Amino acid sequence: MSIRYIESCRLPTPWGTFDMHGFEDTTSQKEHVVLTMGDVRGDEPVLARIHSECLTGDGLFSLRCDCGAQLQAAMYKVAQAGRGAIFYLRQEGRGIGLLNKIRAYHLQDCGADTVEANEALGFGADMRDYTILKPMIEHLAIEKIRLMTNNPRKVKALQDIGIPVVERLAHQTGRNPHNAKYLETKKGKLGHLLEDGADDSPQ
Ligand SMILES: Nc1nc2c(ncn2[C@@H]2O[C@H](COP(=O)(O)OP(=O)(O)OP(=O)(O)O)[C@@H](O)[C@H]2O)c(=O)[nH]1
Ligand SMILES: [Zn+2]
Repeated sequence: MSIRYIESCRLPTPWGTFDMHGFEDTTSQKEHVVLTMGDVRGDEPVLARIHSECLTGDGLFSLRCDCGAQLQAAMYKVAQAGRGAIFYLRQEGRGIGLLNKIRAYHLQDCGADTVEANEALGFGADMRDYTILKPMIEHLAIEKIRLMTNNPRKVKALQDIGIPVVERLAHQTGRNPHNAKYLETKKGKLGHLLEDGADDSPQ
């Protein structure tokens, strides 16, 4: 893995104008972006979201998952705080890629849960590699993070690469009848900290 910073630009959104920083993973050829708002450098912990790409949820309004709602909520919360960072990692389908995610969704249409579907295709339940974050975080001079997530693996992964997570902030939103089983499986098999009926959406 080798991450190279490319360029930054302004990104106006419905929640405010972010700075968008582009990085290239020269090993995998994946292109990652980080949206920041305010001055994220230094000792003061930065409100952050590590978001894995979900074309279906983020871009195509799919209700099979909670990704789109979580992304919007994170952008809103960062804008409200006036300072923060959203890491948009190109780890589609928890790292198996879009076409394999479609294969997994097909198996789920036939009754499998999200973990069983990955395993039936020969993948682990979660194939993501968070070590790519370290050079990006260092480039942005972020020293400490307050992480919006329900996924304890993300907290551990950051701590394992030497990034202090001083606080985990629950980030539950976007529950609907189509993603109820998906969220139950996350809780039951992947260890997500999900509370029944909770909604941390700010909108
Ligand atoms: N393989 C697979 N990937 C899925 C499925 N549903 C969503 N995804 C992917 O799961 C990832 C969702 O990641 P995140 O939004 O970071 O969520 P998370 O790891 O569950 O943790 P949170 O921070 O609590 O949201 C994205 O890469 C989606 O494309 C599925 O059924 N199968
Ligand atoms: Zn999704």
